[in-house]
Amino acid sequence: MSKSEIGLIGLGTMGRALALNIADNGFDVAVFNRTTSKVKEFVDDAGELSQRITPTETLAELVAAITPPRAIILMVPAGKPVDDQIEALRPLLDANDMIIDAGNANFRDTNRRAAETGDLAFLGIGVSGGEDGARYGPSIMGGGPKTSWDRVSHILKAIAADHKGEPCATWMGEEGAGHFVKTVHNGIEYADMQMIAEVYGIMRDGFGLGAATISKVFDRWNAGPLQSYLVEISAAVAAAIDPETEGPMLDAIVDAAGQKGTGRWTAIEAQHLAAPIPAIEAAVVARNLSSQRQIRAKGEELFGAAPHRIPHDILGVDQLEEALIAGKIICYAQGFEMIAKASIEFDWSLPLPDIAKVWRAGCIIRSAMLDDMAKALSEDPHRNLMFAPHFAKKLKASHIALRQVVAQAALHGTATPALSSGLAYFDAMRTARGTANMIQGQRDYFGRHGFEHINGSKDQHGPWAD
Ligand SMILES: NC(=O)C1=CN([C@@H]2O[C@H](COP(=O)(O)OP(=O)(O)OC[C@H]3O[C@@H](n4cnc5c(N)ncnc54)[C@H](OP(=O)(O)O)[C@@H]3O)[C@@H](O)[C@H]2O)C=CC1
Ligand SMILES: O=C(CO)[C@H](O)[C@H](O)COP(=O)(O)O
Repeated sequence: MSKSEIGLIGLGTMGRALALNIADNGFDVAVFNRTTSKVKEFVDDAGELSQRITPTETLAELVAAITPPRAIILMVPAGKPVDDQIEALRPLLDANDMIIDAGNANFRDTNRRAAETGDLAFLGIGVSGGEDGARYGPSIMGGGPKTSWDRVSHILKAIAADHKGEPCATWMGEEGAGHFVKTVHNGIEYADMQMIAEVYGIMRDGFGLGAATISKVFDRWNAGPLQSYLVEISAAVAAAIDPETEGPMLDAIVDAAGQKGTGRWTAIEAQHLAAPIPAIEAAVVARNLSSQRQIRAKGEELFGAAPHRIPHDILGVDQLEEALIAGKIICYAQGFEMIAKASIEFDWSLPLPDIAKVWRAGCIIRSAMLDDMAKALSEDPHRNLMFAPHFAKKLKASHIALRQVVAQAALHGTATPALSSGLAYFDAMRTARGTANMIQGQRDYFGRHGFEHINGSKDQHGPWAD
């Protein structure tokens, strides 16, 4: 029996779909799963593609089934499972064999693993697109030695999404660069999702619209400038009916958001980098807060429910659309600014225009706006996206609606943390003289930290020393 070109460990949601995608693109793949009974089930369900899939029951069998120098994809949860798998594989592999961690990983773990793998090659690749993306074409953000990427890029490009003939699989840089970019992708994903949830909240509580009507609004928006996977699926989620209650599925889902860590990693890393990404951070905080259900219920009892309902003549659905356009530009601008900072800090030369391009298809944050973002970043990768003429024009038109939405939500007691933070970021970024002079004055007053005088002299002190 001929050997497989690649191996894959972890036949969960993503691993199964990725293995089928690999086989579907004409590559033979050997697979292994910790719960070995799932391997047989998987191959039994693979239909014609099973001819290209070699099931294995031990890691030694898996390794023996792959043509050397081997490449093995790990699709297991982040953290210890990845370290454990590498540890278990290492004695079975030969020098120059390659391990590819294709799950979400903290890029600092990827840096460490790359340094620890010795004579094995190690790639950390971010894969986005959920189950469908993994099956029919994800967006792939690669990191690690370019020579290692080049060894497997023909497979990764073949299985990736395609945007007008360009595969969405790009090498981002050395070490954990691919996982870093995927992490920021997820940070943007959190903010984008949170902003959609916030306008959903205004439609539901502020306007009193039902899920079916809200679904139609999202559908309409998806045909315009907001066209994106997340708006599209929000329409589908709002349209679905719960078989048990026979009411909208959305109304039967508990309002506590899960999270597996990538948003938190983005927020933590942004603080290390001093990268201002308040809308993304607000989205992470909103998920944390959403899980405090009992405390929120007590709060409502104590303070009373907010009035929520916003009269139609004050705010309408069209302003929500405009506000979401502004919010989306702002949260992407924050994500790209963070990536630009990391590129300098970690000496990675991250290809910002190519990052926008690799997100145009296959991934969760794919959206019509990304083509223009790629163009704007190609013109000047160092300029904040909000300042690119195309987006500056859009923001000049849409920030008024964002302001009205945030103001009316605040007046009627509906929390809009990501939209509000996005607006505050926009306002701060268009204010030549801010208020940090007061902070500097305070710091100098209590700690003689010094400040810069407007006349240009540095390390000055105020007349308060005595
Ligand atoms: N779901 C998604 O939309 C996306 C997920 N990802 C990332 O892909 C990776 C896999 O996610 P997903 O497929 O959703 O996860 P699942 O929970 O569906 O599958 C996890 C897989 O990992 C295996 N596994 C779990 N723990 C261990 C362990 N300690 N040692 C060895 N194998 C283990 C499981 O084996 P067993 O059957 O024995 O339990 C299973 O095959 C994660 O890093 C995730 O963050 C990335 C993009 C999108
Ligand atoms: O990477 C993904 C999408 O791009 C995964 O679906 C990830 O699990 C999403 O993050 P979280 O579970 O924290 O919402």
